[in-house]
Amino acid sequence: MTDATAAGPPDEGQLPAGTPPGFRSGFACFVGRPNAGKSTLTNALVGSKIAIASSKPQTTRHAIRGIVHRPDAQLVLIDTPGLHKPRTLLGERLNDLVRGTWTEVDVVGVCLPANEKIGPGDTYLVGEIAKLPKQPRLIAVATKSDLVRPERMAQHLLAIQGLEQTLGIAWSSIVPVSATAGEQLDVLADEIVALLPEGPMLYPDGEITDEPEVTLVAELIREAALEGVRDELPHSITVEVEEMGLREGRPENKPLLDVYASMIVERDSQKGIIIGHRGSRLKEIGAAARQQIEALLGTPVYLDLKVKVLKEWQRNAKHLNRLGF
Ligand SMILES: Nc1nc2c(ncn2[C@@H]2O[C@H](COP(=O)(O)OP(=O)(O)OP(=O)(O)O)[C@@H](O)[C@H]2O)c(=O)[nH]1
Repeated sequence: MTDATAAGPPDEGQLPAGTPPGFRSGFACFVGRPNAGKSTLTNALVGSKIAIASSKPQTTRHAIRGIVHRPDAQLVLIDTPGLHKPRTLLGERLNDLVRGTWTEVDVVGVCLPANEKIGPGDTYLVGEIAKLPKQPRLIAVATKSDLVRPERMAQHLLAIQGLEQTLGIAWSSIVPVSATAGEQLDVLADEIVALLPEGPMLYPDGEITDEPEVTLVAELIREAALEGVRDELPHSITVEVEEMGLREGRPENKPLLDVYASMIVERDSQKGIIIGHRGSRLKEIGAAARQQIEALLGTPVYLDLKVKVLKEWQRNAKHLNRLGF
């Protein structure tokens, strides 16, 4: 486990003083087809909005970590983008990121939405994990349980079990959950934690993510921008936070956080869509994003939001490097 080693779980017998006996710690990630509910599940388990969730498929780009703190364990969740056929350099880099994550985590939760039949996309994904030289433990998560009746869920669970034989894998457990209704989340957390190695806390108590605040802020702005856009546009938007800091000279009890950010698109026509008629969409995006940032950071926010065109940034190595991909 590259990451865990970097964060330092020491050898057995060297646990730091104060680590409760039997304490477990480690890493897990959720995989699944686009829209399977991975981000929503991560957020629900962590109990705070750290990974963006939207109704658009493939909105997740960063390996955001959420941290679940329990008296008996610390579970670090990594939220990965979906795996898909790469059409651009960005696509290739994202796929490498996903495969890299699978080999680093202790547990992979495969999300299979209960309201959809298991399809070639799901079997491809699980088949890819089955091929890895170093296998993580696998848990099948039947997501969106609130959307189906018990009979359909039973059918779904049998189909999930059937994958063991078809794909030559073994589920450590199969858990139906609803992230939105908060059903079975504790059961899922228990199942994951049971598969983690014994080890010390990896992050300070209370910390919910190690993503820098600017990344979270950029993701919230991107989420707001994605609301109500269609087709290829979601993939073309990225957000760069240029400057963020508390405004000087404010009274201590009335802080104001200044955020200067740009939404970056690939074409002029897309810029027009984001701005909207007389700037109406841009205004809506700004208002929605500001509200989310204030909720996340607990400070009033002044948000200065611009739209920029970076021609074909998804295919351009220089642009991708600059944007941090
Ligand atoms: N009814 C119901 N809807 C859910 C549940 N979990 C997620 N959703 C919805 O399903 C949609 C997709 O959820 P996400 O969490 O963004 O899915 P994802 O798998 O992270 O998607 P990508 O980032 O595109 O791979 C959103 O509209 C969620 O609100 C659930 O338990 N019940």
